[in-house]
Amino acid sequence: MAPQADDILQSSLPGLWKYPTYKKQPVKYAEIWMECKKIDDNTDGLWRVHDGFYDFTEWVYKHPGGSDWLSITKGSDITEAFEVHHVTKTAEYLLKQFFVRPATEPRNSPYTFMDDGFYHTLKRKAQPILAQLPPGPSAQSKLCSDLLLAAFLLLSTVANATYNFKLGVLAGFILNFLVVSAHNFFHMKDNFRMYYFDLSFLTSREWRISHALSHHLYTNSLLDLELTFFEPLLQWVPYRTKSLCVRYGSWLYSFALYFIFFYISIVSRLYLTVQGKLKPSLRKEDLIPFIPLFVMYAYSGATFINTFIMWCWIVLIASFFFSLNGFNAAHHHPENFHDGDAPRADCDWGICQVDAVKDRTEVNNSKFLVLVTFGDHCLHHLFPTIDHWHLHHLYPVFYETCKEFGITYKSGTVLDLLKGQFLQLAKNEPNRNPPGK
Ligand code: HEM
Repeated sequence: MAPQADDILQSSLPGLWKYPTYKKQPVKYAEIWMECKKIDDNTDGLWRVHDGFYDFTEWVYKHPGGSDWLSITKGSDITEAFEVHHVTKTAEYLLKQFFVRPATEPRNSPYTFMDDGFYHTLKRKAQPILAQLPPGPSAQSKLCSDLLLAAFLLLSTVANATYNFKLGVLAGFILNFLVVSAHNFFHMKDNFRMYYFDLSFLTSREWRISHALSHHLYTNSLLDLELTFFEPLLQWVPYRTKSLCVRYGSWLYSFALYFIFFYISIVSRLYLTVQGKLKPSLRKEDLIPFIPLFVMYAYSGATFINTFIMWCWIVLIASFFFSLNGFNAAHHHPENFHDGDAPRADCDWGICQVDAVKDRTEVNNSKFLVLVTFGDHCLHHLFPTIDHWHLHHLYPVFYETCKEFGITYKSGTVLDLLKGQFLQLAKNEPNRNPPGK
């Protein structure tokens, strides 16, 4: 059924029956999203998977994917995270030994994972293909990321030594590629390349929450922090209450936001640290963004003030390209499902991912571009722990499964996605027909 005018307070996805508590917070950030999800999930300090409560307290540090995933999510429903981060059955076999008791309340989630549903069928078909591939990050992705790091440090130092702002633009552009490629690594088990991401002022730890656990698992629903983080300035949800200024003014001020996105991250982290809202308040990784500043100053012979200005310039440029690419990569297009739109009857998690993505054809033709521009985005959502360099192997079984379930996989040009993102910002009328109808 098409959503009504009070949709601002209610998800159009029937399974998301509690209005997310984080949406009522004055300042939205990764940690508060997680804390509020724990309140909504009501798991009594345990972990919930499907309809059971589990206790992994003694096992957190033995988790093969690293301890962060389980320590961050303690006290919440991890069904989506559990289903999506493990392609083989090993995790499922292990689960039984941690069982505590059955849950009594239904899950506060829109999604299902039926054994004969789209996602489990696709995973079964993907298993033999993935078993043939080397596990973990590919040698090619590792090499590309390392070379990008070297190129970025070299270019920014030369830009500083010559005080050449055009070279600074190039260094910023490379930093943007480096940061996107690092995103490949923070979806996997702990590894040092995930910290390349932190060179941007964004942090891999925060993004494991806001991106891997929120955006990836609840894409374009009210539980997707990336969908609502910029509200009220950027509103991709088709609220009927959107003002004209937000609908069309955002076409202009979006670009200003792209430039300052990285700065917003560091300023908000500083603010939250001063307010005592981040625990622990400071980490070793917080020093990572300052490494380029140090290298540029130590090796260019420039004054500290000039180095600082050049560093800020490079970060500004990187922020612009990263945001331009990220916000226009795949999710925001009137053809994609956004919370508020009429939902499908079959809320299989995998189908809902396909509904919330439109891929860009140009970037999907190059493995390097896939790595540095969020390419093969639909497959990346369906298999986030699989290295970007390997994703293309899964297209044959993906197409086959889409055909079997009558699901349309959408793709368009880079320009189509760019236009679509701005049209979605202006959209204040939810789609009345469910996806595929
Ligand atoms: C918040 C929930 C969880 C998340 C986000 C998560 C994430 C991950 C990640 C990222 C990996 C590494 C995958 C790779 O790099 O290829 C991994 C591996 C693994 N995890 Fe988890 N995990 C979660 C919960 C669990 C639980 C509850 C169990 C078992 C009871 C488990 C068992 C395993 C096993 C056995 C592996 C090795 C790879 C495999 O056999 O699939 N995980 N996990």
